[in-house]
Amino acid sequence: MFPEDPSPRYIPLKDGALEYYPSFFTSSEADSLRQQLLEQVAWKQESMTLYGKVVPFPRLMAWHGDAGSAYAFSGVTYQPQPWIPPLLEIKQRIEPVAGVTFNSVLLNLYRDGKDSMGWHADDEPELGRNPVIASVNLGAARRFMLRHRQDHQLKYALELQHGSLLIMKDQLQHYWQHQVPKTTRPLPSRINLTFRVIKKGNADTLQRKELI
Ligand SMILES: O=C(O)CCC(=O)C(=O)O
Ligand SMILES: [Fe+2]
Repeated sequence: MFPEDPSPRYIPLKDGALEYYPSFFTSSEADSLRQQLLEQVAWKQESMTLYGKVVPFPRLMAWHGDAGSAYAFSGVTYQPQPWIPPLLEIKQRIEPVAGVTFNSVLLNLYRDGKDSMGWHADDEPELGRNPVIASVNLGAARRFMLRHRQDHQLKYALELQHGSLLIMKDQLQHYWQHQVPKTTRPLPSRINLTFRVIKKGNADTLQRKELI
């Protein structure tokens, strides 16, 4: 638990680093951004085919970004939705801290504690080597867990709270995986935004791995 401590926490890990800003947005800013995103984003439940069965993802999703940063997902190419004011507001606030200009954002809405995301790394080639990914959290605090790919005993977990910013960088995506596990605690919804830079060039699409 991180009570009202707005100061950033630099978390060095073996082969990677995290930077955590527990109260990057004030709680009233975070409340307002959360409400605007709940209302203005066209949240969708996508599905994937797993062993011949259509399995819905246990969360709702959306993709916004610069025109041209399309991404392919479960065999379908999605054009990003255009930027909307609450996303631009967040993007402008986080870019000076992240030190990069993002061209897209993946949005996930965890409706309650049963919604989740399984172990994965954001290591698609279109994100380039050692990508900087900025993760903004609005709503229920959820446990974000990391494990080293070569040694699953090497773990780290933190509770991402309302209004927080987590920056993942250096070699983190190469050496570590992360997940948001289900919880039986009755929780309100949570929005997570991961701002990314999709490299243009050979491929204009982000091939997002199918992950439950
Ligand atoms: O919801 C989170 O905190 C993580 C989301 C995530 O890992 C992703 O979108 O790749
Ligand atoms: Fe991720």
